[in-house]
Amino acid sequence: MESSVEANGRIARISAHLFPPNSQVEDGSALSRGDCRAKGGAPGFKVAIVGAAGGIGQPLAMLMKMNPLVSVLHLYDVVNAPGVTADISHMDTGAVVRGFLGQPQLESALTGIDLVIIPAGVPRKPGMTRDDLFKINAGIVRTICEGIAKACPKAIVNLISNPVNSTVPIAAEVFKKAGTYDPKRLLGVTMLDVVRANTFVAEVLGLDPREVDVPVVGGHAGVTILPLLSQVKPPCSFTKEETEYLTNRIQNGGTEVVEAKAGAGSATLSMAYAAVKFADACLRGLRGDAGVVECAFVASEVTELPFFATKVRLGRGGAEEIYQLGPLNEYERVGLEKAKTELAASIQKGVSFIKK
Ligand SMILES: NC(=O)C1=CN([C@@H]2O[C@H](COP(=O)(O)OP(=O)(O)OC[C@H]3O[C@@H](n4cnc5c(N)ncnc54)[C@H](O)[C@@H]3O)[C@@H](O)[C@H]2O)C=CC1
Ligand SMILES: O=C([O-])CC(=O)C(=O)O
Repeated sequence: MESSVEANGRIARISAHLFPPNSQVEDGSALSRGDCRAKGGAPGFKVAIVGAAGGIGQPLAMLMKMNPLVSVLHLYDVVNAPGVTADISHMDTGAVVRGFLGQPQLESALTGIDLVIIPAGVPRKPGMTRDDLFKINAGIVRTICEGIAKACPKAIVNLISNPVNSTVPIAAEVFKKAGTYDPKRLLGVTMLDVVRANTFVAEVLGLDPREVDVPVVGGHAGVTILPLLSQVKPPCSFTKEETEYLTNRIQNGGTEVVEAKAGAGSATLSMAYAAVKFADACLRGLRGDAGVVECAFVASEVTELPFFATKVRLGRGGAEEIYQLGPLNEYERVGLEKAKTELAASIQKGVSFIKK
């Protein structure tokens, strides 16, 4: 049996981890156990979720706590971070969880982080476009990116906050201003479009969605979401009606959820799933795995626009290779022109928000 001295020593050691400088203390006992165990635990990556107490943030935090590639998980929000942190930290998985609340703790939340996932900001209500969120979310993304530039300028950034077509250019401008911009490390998350496309296409083909791979390019709003149905794997063909049905459903998947939730927000659970799928790919890339390829909205020379979503190869430096669009059919070529017109305006709006 342990002596009380040994037990006290261990408790003292636990307490030292209970109150790390500038971090939340409400979840102390849970933090301490995680820290102790992590000392002998497997190495992994340090991940921060910014907006961790939100509709996406909470299930995303839960799923990242289950990811074996994560050794440390920082949960930051301007509200409710202590509660979410205490809750998540009781999960008996390897990652150590620490919570951070409010602007004064943003830099501590980001220090030493390898991958920052940002689902912070307001979601849509029925009748709104993603662009209607610009007014509030542009400023939120600017503040968070200023924190990243100071505290973890080399981190990979997965930006979820809408409108992604504008928030990614905002982030790029903030990083340029700070002198820390590395285009390969800034990735707008369009994975939910791919997840939806795989699901809806599998339904039409009568396949398991896990067997289906649909590239979705362009951006992340309405007509800028361009599924390349001519490039679906396994190879298949669609009638004109099927192509129109699938393209519309994929482009309006977000609105379908917004309307079904009837004022209670937008996609959160499927988004958390998609975000984790994408973050896991980024972490495998960081680890040096070969052949990690996913779609993302990145700085690009694939079209004349400065940002565009295509398949990218993820590696130690982020999006290390950006793939060309490949052969498009006539329907997709028309869709591409529409997508580019809207995207150009959204990108410009984001750039001017910082450059004004
Ligand atoms: N890229 C994509 O495919 C998708 C993007 N989204 C977007 O993700 C964002 C979040 O959506 P939900 O989680 O449903 O919203 P939510 O309102 O449930 O959660 C947002 C969280 O962000 C926090 N927050 C606000 N200002 C912050 C700041 N300055 N720093 C840190 N945290 C801050 C809030 O306190 C809240 O906890 C929205 O902009 C939404 O449109 C949603 C679904 C898919
Ligand atoms: O539709 C929204 O507002 C949220 C979103 O981006 C999506 O679900 O794709």
